Amino acid sequence: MMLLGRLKSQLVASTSPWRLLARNYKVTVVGAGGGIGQPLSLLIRQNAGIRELALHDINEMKGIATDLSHISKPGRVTTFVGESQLEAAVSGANVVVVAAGMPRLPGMERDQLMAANGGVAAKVASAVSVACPGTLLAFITNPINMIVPTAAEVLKANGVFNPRRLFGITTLDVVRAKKFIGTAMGKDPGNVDITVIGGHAGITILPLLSTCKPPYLGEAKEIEKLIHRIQEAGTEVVKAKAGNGSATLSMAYAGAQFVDSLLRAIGGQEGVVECAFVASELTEAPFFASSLELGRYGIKRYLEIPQMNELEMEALAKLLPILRKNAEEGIDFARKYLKQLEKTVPTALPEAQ
Ligand SMILES: NC(=O)C1=CN([C@@H]2O[C@H](COP(=O)(O)OP(=O)(O)OC[C@H]3O[C@@H](n4cnc5c(N)ncnc54)[C@H](O)[C@@H]3O)[C@@H](O)[C@H]2O)C=CC1
Ligand SMILES: O=C([O-])CC(=O)C(=O)O
Repeated sequence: MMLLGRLKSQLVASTSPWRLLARNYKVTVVGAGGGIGQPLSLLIRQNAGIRELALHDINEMKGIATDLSHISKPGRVTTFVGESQLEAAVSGANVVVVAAGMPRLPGMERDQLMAANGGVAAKVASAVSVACPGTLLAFITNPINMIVPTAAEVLKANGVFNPRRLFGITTLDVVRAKKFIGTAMGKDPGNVDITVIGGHAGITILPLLSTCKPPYLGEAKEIEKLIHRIQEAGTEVVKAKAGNGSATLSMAYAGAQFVDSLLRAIGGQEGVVECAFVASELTEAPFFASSLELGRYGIKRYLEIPQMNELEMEALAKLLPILRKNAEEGIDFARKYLKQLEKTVPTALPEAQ
């Protein structure tokens, strides 16, 4: 009887539409040789539906690719090195996830990474525009609040921007919120349901504790402490690593969860919901993190912001001007980048001698 039951459930699982569709994806990781890139690629490799895991970095990736290719999972691992191979790396990808760029050092704010990382975002967006404009493009690279507007502007300039296909990954804020709140309640963090809205830096990270399920019943002081810890958790890791970068392993865990959700949704699974930082009309900020239902073609539905308490409404009012300014800075960066590109690319071929 038990054997029959197991066979039956295996048959149902193997013939469900999601299982039939979810078998043939290409996922590209840009920055795959880095602190996040390596464990993220390892976790993504666990997904049996991937036909090709493409690893891109400015550094040689052969050793990492050979290592990952020995894992007993279907699909192949390919490598691409340098800017000249970026288009080939993303070509045909269903999902491109970007973990390329500098991490913070102690004492730095995320915004200070824009000078180093803005160009990386612009280059990836340019390559995607040419080689795979229909892909789902998800950035881990900081500062998320500016990087996503930069990428959006480059995609727009190339005439291929689709707001439903561009994401800044804020899953780590949700992962941390679940862990810290779960611990405070003495519950399994996996069973805590919490929405985190806003952006991905300091007070722009707004965990809506009043909407937490199961309800968090701590006192106001405890709530304040928890919110502060979630907002400053990145800095907590930067300090603990003392000059050796920022969160890598927890980010890889969060990034792999987000990529898995994207793949499940494009494979036809219904009801896949993640928080992410996207172009949005929910508030006055043009880019905003909120809960999104994912579907076959990216964002299927923008979930309403849940009913907030007074404290959360005040916090939202404070963070919106910051997000608006960050968006302007990101867009401005992209415009300057594109202008510079115009100057360096000859508009007409030199006349034949
Ligand atoms: N969204 C989030 O929640 C989080 C974001 N981050 C951000 O993720 C980024 C990466 O962090 P780590 O992996 O710790 O840094 P890392 O320095 O260890 O790795 C970065 C990798 O990117 C590569 N790279 C640099 N420029 C590139 C380019 N133009 N094309 C391809 N590859 C390039 C480097 O060679 C390196 O392998 C940082 O900007 C960091 O702030 C980190 C944690 C959480
Ligand atoms: O704090 C940082 O620089 C990295 C990051 O975004 C995070 O850990 O949330």
